[in-house]
Amino acid sequence: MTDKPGIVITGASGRMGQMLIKTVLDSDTARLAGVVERTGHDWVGQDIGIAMGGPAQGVIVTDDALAAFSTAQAVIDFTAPEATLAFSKLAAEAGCVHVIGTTGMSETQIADLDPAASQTVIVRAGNMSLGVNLLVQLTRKVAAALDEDFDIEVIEAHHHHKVDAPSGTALMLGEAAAEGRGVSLSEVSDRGRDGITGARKKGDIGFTAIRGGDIVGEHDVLFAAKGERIVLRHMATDRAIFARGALKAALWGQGKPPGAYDMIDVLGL
Ligand SMILES: NC(=O)c1ccc[n+]([C@@H]2O[C@H](COP(=O)([O-])OP(=O)(O)OC[C@H]3O[C@@H](n4cnc5c(N)ncnc54)[C@H](O)[C@@H]3O)[C@@H](O)[C@H]2O)c1
Ligand SMILES: O=C(O)C1=N[C@H](C(=O)O)CCC1
Repeated sequence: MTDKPGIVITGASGRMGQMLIKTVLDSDTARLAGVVERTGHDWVGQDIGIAMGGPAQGVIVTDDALAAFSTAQAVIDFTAPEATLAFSKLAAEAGCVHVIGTTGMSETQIADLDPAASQTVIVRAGNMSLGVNLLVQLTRKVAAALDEDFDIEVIEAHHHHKVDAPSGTALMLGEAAAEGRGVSLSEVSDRGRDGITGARKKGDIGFTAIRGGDIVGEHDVLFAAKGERIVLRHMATDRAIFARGALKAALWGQGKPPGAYDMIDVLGL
């Protein structure tokens, strides 16, 4: 028996799922309590170590999320919006901290997490890395210091498998820029330029999404004015940064009052 918090990883076979499993297995402060995949996936029923091409770990991939969550203290979930919503109810029922890295959730889906957040700790962020969360704070400060003579554009690049755009990180950066300016992002967001769009509207915050190859994640926040430009940039080269942040959040959430938190809370930025 051990008193290290038990962590369940959902989406076990995914790019982030596998990185999270490695991170927890390598950790001195947490133990892998379970791994979940969707029903019908050929990893279900296999030992996770073998499924990942290494030695057995004594943890069998299951599609029974509630049974897995009931043995654990935290769930780390980088899957898909509908799955994350279902997991939020089960994590609350099992009394687990729910760390959500899933992006592409609609405003309605985010609001639908509220009942679970009234019962347990939810830490949700479109990017769990220290660097990006620091960039969020810097973006807010720079936007607050500059006026609308500086056009703000968020440019992001990701691998060709990514299904959502703008990225969760780009939206975090856009929100921070809007907050710094004292405006609502939904009122100034310009997401889809194509054809005769007309000139750029002063005060808009623009988004551009690049998709290609195996790019892990790159984000620029551009402040462009007449005669000068400022670029704030984060470049991720290793998914381990997201997994380390998520594990930190799972441990940070132990014993905290129920509620909706983000990585700024976890990192104390
Ligand atoms: N917040 C962050 O720091 C951060 C970092 C990287 C990726 N992400 C986000 O994490 C999510 C996953 O990214 P990925 O690259 O690992 O994707 P992926 O497609 O490689 O993996 C998704 C996994 O979720 C599983 N899944 C889907 N529905 C499920 C269900 N109902 N039950 C159990 N498992 C289910 C899939 O089978 C798959 O294994 C995306 O939304 C991505 O944007 C967030
Ligand atoms: O690979 C992904 O997908 C990523 N998603 C997050 C986002 O949408 O910002 C974080 C970076 C990687």
